[in-house]
Formats: sequence, structure tokens, C-alpha cells
Amino acid sequence: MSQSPSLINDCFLHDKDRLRHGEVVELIVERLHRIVDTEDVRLDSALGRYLAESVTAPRNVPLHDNSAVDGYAFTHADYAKQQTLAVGARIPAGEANPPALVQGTAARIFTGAVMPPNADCVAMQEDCGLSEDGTEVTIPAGLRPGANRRLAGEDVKAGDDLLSLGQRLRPQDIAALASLGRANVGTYRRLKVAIVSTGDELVEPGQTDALERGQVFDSNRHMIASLCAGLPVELTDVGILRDDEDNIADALSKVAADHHVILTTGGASRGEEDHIVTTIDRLGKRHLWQIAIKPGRPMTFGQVGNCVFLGLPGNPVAAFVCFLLYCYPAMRLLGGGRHKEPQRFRIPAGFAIEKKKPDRRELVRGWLEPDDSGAMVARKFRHDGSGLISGLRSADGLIELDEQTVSVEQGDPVTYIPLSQFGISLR
Ligand SMILES: Nc1nc2c(c(=O)[nH]1)N[C@H]1C(S)=C(S)[C@@H](COP(=O)(O)OP(=O)(O)OC[C@H]3O[C@@H](n4cnc5c(N)ncnc54)[C@H](O)[C@@H]3O)O[C@H]1N2
Ligand code: MOO
Repeated sequence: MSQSPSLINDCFLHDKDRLRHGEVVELIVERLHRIVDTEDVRLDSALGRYLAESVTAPRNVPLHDNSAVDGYAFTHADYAKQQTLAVGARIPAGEANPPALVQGTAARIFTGAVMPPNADCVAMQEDCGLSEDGTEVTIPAGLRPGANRRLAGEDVKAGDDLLSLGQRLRPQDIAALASLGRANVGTYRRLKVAIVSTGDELVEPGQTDALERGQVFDSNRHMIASLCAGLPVELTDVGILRDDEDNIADALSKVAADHHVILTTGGASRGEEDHIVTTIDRLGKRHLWQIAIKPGRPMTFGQVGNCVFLGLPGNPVAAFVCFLLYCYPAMRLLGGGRHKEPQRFRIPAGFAIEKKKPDRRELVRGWLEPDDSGAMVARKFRHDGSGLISGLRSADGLIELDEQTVSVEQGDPVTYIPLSQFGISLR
């Protein structure tokens, strides 16, 4: 049978002819850029957003020298002469201008309170001896100049660059903004993302207790929605589309008109019932299809008008892995974030693989665990099937076997990518 120069040929590509993982990431980084506008949001809505401004400190934090402990402030020069000092002033936190320390005395002071002029040290109250009438304090030996004193600008100096454009806001960044007195921050708007499942066999969970033969509950859409929850997106759940090319094309062209991204699962390979690739070709432009990876080979990336189309494979593990490897970085870039390769760690393998196909990258579901000697090793889930959600459940990370790897022996260093790199928490 002669092969037409159509898409179907791609099915017969060998892995070495398919796009490699690194090339796909390059293509995504090259072709995708921010497509959302900016908006000011209150700090309590800013978590996880990408910054649309650079933030410079307008003033020192802390504003003034202050005490790090509850205790007694004193001058090191006095203490060098005598360890017992008369207790003078009392300085609670919030007092703006404490009086200057009288020479030879100590001031009762509390954590965060402004240091009185002349004082340069604080002794912790638990370490001090207080006379019965409370008028004298004995400071313990061995305190160095500057002990327990926090300097003005020690955290941040006026003019310091704190946060940069495109940076994702984490809880500690929100704390930094609040510490500068900011109530609002300039961010990029959330991406409008639509999620779709395709397949005649799919049934919405909750619709029935009794599946008929051949049916499966749609787990992918719920998994993808949960994965999206780790990104600043506004989600539209389109539901399940039946395997009908006109119906899929019609629905997706409508969704594309008012979304930045469409994420589909299923129908990505080339059976007669798989309509995603033909739909992209019909409605828009395909940037890639078929990657030399396992799982996830039939992943598709294209666009319908200005809407980015990410077609994930139907097998749940393939959909999960492709989301992390390709949709996550794509959506970061579209949403105004920067590309950041996940951190990869080299860990000894606590398993062996006798034979792995060359020329493709494999992402194996795994976790870290101490071996008998207490050294950390990477373990892999016992089955590689791309339909097994149990493999994903067991995993805290992906073990990445690159294109050159053809086997793995126990103890060989393997690359481990924690799922936390994608905002997925530990169990
Ligand atoms: N002849 C070929 N067959 C297959 C190829 C191939 O290249 N040639 N590729 C295989 C690979 S690799 C994958 S991955 C799958 C992906 O195919 P599709 O994206 O077309 O997915 P479907 O055929 O629609 O479904 C595959 C599998 O996943 C189940 N599924 C689909 N959607 C959901 C959902 N929302 N929730 C739960 N489970 C879902 C579906 O029932 C199938 O079992 O194709 C291989 N075949
Ligand atoms: O590569 Mo598919 O991704 O078998 O599962």
C-alpha cells in the first residue's frame, strides 16, 4: 500500500525521527510568549501570580535598629567594665523614640522594640540575673558587641531590587511586599483555559454507579483541572466531547474564540476515532505532533487563531507527564512567567532495567527512599503501563531516562525530578 504524505505517515516514524524532548521545550519557549494583560490585585489574591512589575524597596526593613529578644539593652563598653548594671528605662515594642541609655545602666527591652541610643547589645532575659527588687541586672559573660541587636536595613536596604518582572509570587514574596507596606501588586491576569475530554467511552463521574462494558469514568479532566489549580488560570470545564469530527471541530472553534488555551485529552493518536490532530489542522496550525518520549508520544501542540491548543494523550499517565513537561512551561510563558527548567537530581537507582529503547526519553514514575544502608535511592513503580493511575499515586517524582540510556543497573545514577517542582505537594 502506498503511503500518502499525510499525517498518517507520522505514525510510522521511528523515535530517532521524532522530535526530541529538548527540541519540543525549545519550540515552546521560542514560540510562546505572554498573552495576558496586567491587573493590580490585593496581596491576599496575589499568591501564585506572575509579577507585572519590578519591586524595589522604598525604605529600609527594619526601619530602625531593634532588639531580637526580650531582655536588657546595654552598652558593650559598660559591660566590659562591670557585668551588673542598674535597670533604667523600659522600652516596649512600638515606642518610637526611647530615651538614650544612661551610661552604666541597662534598659528593659522587648523583641522588636527600637534600640535606645547608646545601646549596642541585648542580653536575653532568661540568661540574666535580676536583683530581688528588680533594680539591677547581671548580664551573663561572653556577649559580643552587637549581640541580639537587629540592624536597620538588615533584611532589606532602601533601593534593593527585591522582586523581578515575570517572577511567580510565593508566600515569602507576599510577606516581603507586605513588609514594604504594599497592599496591592501589579500582576498578569489569569490565563483563560478550557479543558476538554474526548471519547465515546467516557462517562462523567457521578452520572451512574453502574458502568456499562467498554465505558470508563472520565478521570483525566479532573486530573488536569487539579494540575491547573497549581497555576494562575481561570478554568472553563467544557466537559466530554464525543468522537465526532464535526462536533469536536465545532465545539473547539467556539471555545478557541474566548480562551487563551485549550487543553484536551484523548483522541491524540491516529485511530479513525482520534480527531484532535485533524481538528487542529482543519481549524488552525499544528506546531508539533509526536514526540520521542514515553509515555506521551502522541502529544500535540498547535493553535486555533490566537488560542494555544495543547492536545494531551488519552492514557492518564501520558496526559499527566505531558502536562508537566509541556503544558506547565507553555502556560507559564503564556501567563507572563518565565521558563524555568525543573531541577533535576542525580540519585542512585534502586532498581534495574535490562533493556530500554534508545532514541527516546522515558519518564518513569518513582519516589525516593533509603536503602538498607540508609543511603537515598530512587525506586520505580513496578508496572510501566500508561493507563495506571496507581503508578502516578505511588510517585513523588519522575525518573528521567534520556535518549542515550539503553539499560540501568542497580546503583547507577539516574535523573530524578520531584513532582514538587510542578507545585504538587508530598502526600
Ligand atoms: N496504533 C496506534 N495506537 C496507539 C498509538 C499509536 O501511536 N498507534 N499510541 C498509543 C499511545 S502512546 C497512547 S498515549 C494512546 C493515546 O491515544 P489517544 O490520545 O488517541 O487516546 P484515546 O485513544 O482516546 O485513549 C487512550 C486510552 O485512554 C483512556 N482515556 C481517554 N480519555 C480518558 C479520560 N478522560 N479519562 C480516563 N481515561 C481516558 C481511553 O479510554 C483509552 O484507554 O494511544 C496508544 N495507541
Ligand atoms: O506513550 Mo502512550 O503515552 O503509551 O502512553
